[in-house]
Amino acid sequence: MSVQHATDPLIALAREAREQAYAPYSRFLVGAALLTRDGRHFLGCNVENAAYGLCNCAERTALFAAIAAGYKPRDFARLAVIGDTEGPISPCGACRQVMYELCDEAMPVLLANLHGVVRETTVDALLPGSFRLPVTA
Ligand SMILES: O=c1ccn([C@H]2C[C@H](O)[C@@H](CO)O2)c(=O)[nH]1
Ligand SMILES: [Zn+2]
Repeated sequence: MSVQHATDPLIALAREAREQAYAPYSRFLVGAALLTRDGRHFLGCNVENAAYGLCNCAERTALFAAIAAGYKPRDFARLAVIGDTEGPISPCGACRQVMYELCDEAMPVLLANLHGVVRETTVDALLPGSFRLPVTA
């Protein structure tokens, strides 16, 4: 864990995205910012639902927005996620699996909180030994 990336512009974008979170049930607001290899940004926030199982995390919102815009798996350079946690935020298992599907396993992931704590990790480290079918898309 380190604080060296606390000023990373991607974290600032994730913090802005967090302000759009729709989280009336948990009141836990999360933001994510995804940088594509060709330099574009996609933002995501969590979007909750009265049917709790339909809640979508910020990480998946950002990744799905990029895919919907035409980006393909492994077109992404890095992802930042931020929430109001004591330590760095920790993505849920669903998001770890989706990151593994859509991102290069060595892609850096910055996990931040609102107080300047940042942990830099990778997709593979977040879900070691994970499952992926041999798709070429
Ligand atoms: O990394 C995380 C962790 C949680 N959440 C959301 C899901 C739910 O809306 C709320 C509480 O879990 O926070 C995210 O978006 N990303
Ligand atoms: Zn999640």
